[in-house]
Amino acid sequence: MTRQTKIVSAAALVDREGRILLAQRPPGKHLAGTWEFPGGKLEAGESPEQALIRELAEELGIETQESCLSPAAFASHSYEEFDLLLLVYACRKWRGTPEGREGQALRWARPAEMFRLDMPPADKPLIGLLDALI
Ligand SMILES: Nc1nc2c([nH]c(=O)n2[C@H]2C[C@H](O)[C@@H](COP(=O)(O)OP(=O)(O)OP(=O)(O)O)O2)c(=O)[nH]1
Repeated sequence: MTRQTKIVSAAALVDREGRILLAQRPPGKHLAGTWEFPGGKLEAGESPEQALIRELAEELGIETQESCLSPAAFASHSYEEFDLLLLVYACRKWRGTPEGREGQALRWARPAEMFRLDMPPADKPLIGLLDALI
């Protein structure tokens, strides 16, 4: 069977203090308990930006738009079950206050703190790049 590549867009939401929002993956899901950048898989026919705007509304209840998403970094990682291509956009402008609409815990973290957090293996190489973003 050919391996599946999942394309996932995710946001580094940056606040005025230069912290980035992380969401904790819920129990029972792949990589449960790890702290990730909010986002999710592209659905059929969606661009990465459209998928991210939809996911941010569903998961966090915030509104943003394409002009507020800057391509920032990508990560490529082979998990046991699939290959992941993670597209990370920086976003500094949104409407609303992020809340865990799907019961997920949220926290704001500086890149230096992220080295100590349990993040998905795909995200580890991104942490060092984030300093340049904020
Ligand atoms: N949103 C997000 N996903 C990440 C990150 N790092 C990382 O390895 N992933 C993985 C976890 C998941 O396997 C996949 C994201 O898929 P998803 O959020 O749409 O789907 P899911 O597994 O939570 O749930 P499901 O809809 O498949 O049930 O990407 C990250 O920083 N942010």
